[in-house]
Amino acid sequence: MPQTLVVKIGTSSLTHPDTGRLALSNIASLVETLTELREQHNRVVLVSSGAVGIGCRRLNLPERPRTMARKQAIAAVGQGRLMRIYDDLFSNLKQPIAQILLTRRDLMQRSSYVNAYNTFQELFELGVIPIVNENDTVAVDELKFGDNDTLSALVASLVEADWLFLLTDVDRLYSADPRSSPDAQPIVQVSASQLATLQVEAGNKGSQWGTGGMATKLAAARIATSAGVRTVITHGQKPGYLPKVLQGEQIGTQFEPQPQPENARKRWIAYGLVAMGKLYLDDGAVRAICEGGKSLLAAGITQTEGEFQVSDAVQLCDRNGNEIARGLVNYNSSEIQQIQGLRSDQIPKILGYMGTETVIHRDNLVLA
Ligand SMILES: Nc1ncnc2c1ncn2[C@@H]1O[C@H](COP(=O)(O)OP(=O)(O)O)[C@@H](O)[C@H]1O
Ligand SMILES: N[C@@H](CCC(=O)OP(=O)(O)O)C(=O)O
Repeated sequence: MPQTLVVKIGTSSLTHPDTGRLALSNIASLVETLTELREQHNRVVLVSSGAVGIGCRRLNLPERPRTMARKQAIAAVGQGRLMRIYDDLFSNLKQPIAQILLTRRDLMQRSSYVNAYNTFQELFELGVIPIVNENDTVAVDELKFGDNDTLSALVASLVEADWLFLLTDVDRLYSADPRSSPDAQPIVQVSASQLATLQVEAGNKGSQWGTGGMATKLAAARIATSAGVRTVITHGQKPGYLPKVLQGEQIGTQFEPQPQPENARKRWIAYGLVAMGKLYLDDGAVRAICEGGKSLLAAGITQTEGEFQVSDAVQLCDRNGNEIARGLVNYNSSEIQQIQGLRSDQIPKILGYMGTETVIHRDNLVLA
């Protein structure tokens, strides 16, 4: 049966570690595999890093840039070259491709989120393989995905993928970084409940050209599996593993999806949006939301943090500051400061108008 596959390849698999040179045979082999999977009527998305790494190589820079502006400029050099390489290779196999550059802002507005969804669906119908990267040149710090592992998980959630493959320069996840801990134990299978409490030394540094190490891949696995997407970490030098995994072979580290994923709108609230503030809740409100599936009323709010507008996303925290949920607010921050702790029937007197009864309606609330 045709499936929707999102395949993310990191800089560490696209370039040689020592020289930063393109790993051409590796890329060609990935292109062949993805084309075959497409020809078997699967919907295929490639999320490709490499713009910064390839830009560095083009400009003969010995290491990744540190400043934001330099990184953005180098990504602009590298992205064009990256797409040219893909287009040459895919064109040999007569496989059309498309470039999609996203920023977090594009997934924040419901309308652009839905537009992005529609564009992917049209591309699938046209038999195209979309190639996605972060739009590094325009993304500002607070609105960056920051790494393509997170971006690929959000894309997998957006296109309602069946599988997310995170291809990297190790064959799977280990209990610790196998480079520095030779005794690290391989992790083969992770159930949805194990993932919540999984303890590994994941490192956040990455290889010389990559970013994030395993920490961002684990975070991506959490996002994707909670959206119902089966996630696999495996070696980028062996793209031929992909069809084998689809046929049920136990390769890499496989993360089972959550059995009851959130619906598309709730996934957008949970992962598409950037929280603009925090509301601290009393114990009763925490219980009502976590156990009772109730809406948030002003009475349960003890403290408001940040400046935000109506319909912005905020984090809901318990008295210790632990995030318990996220949601879209019906009042702005200064209004909530005035009505927090009050009964809903007191709101009109304080604000001078009759707003909605709930501060966050349960349809706009997602548990953490
Ligand atoms: N627990 C772990 N298991 C496996 N690899 C790990 C772990 N912790 C850190 N790493 C490191 O993460 C690196 C891959 O991350 P990164 O360089 O960001 O890759 P990519 O460019 O593919 O995103 C590996 O080379 C490995 O050394
Ligand atoms: N957008 C950046 C990707 C940065 C990134 O996440 O890199 P990696 O850790 O190699 O997947 C680029 O194209 O270089």
